[in-house]
Amino acid sequence: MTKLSVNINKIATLRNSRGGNVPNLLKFAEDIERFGGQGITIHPRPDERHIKYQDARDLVSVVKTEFNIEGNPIQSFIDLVLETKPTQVTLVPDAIDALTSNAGWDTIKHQSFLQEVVQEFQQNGIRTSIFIGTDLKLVEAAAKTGSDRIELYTEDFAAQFNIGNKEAIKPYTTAAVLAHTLGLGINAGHDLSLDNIQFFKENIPNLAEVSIGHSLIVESLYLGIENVVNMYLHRLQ
Ligand SMILES: CC(=O)[C@@H](O)[C@H](O)COP(=O)(O)O
Ligand SMILES: NCC(=O)COP(=O)(O)O
Repeated sequence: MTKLSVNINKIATLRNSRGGNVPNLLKFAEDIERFGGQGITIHPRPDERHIKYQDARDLVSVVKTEFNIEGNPIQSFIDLVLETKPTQVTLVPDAIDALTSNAGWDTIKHQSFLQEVVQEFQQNGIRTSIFIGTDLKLVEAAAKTGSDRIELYTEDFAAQFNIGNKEAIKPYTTAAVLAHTLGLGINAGHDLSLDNIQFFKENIPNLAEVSIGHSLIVESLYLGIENVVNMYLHRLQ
């Protein structure tokens, strides 16, 4: 079964735009789970442009499904994750000022660092996932870090699918087959949407989780959040 983890960064963006607590992030997370969402994902960036570190502390007692915290493992992020102990941590090599996540890890170059970070989180009972592309040598190196899972960075797939190039799925399928062979769990995310999710799911064996935020929230502006969550769940069956 592929779990749907809803990334609520953009709800925090809307909340922060007026400086108050509307929309209420905690209530939104509870409602997502009530509608059938199987996980909540947040990505607290160092500038706290949307998700604040305090949101992570508040959400950990609210989220009853799976709680996934994504981010670049700078010390403040590591400390936050060890403090809150989510279900899963996803390591993302974002530059501090990145507009959004725009690259996966070079798991060869950063092998020893990733091994240390992965081990520290696992010793605290936190499942680990490493955000990477489809380069097979980097998938192999991701397995050598000892990480539980990888998260396939799907922006390239989404962009190519959008212009009708379905061949773009092939590197993701190949990477997923290798990852499974190496004992890695397989997550995926970035720019997945109602348009591309079913085709992606059909072509990625052993897909454990997709984390979706931006498109899902935009689609919900037109179709309603409860309806959209269930549309994703139906397409992920
Ligand atoms: C790693 C990933 O693809 C998502 O966490 C994405 O970075 C969302 O971050 P923003 O909502 O800040 O774009
Ligand atoms: N890991 C991907 C994620 O959490 C959401 O990415 P996006 O759907 O906002 O592009």
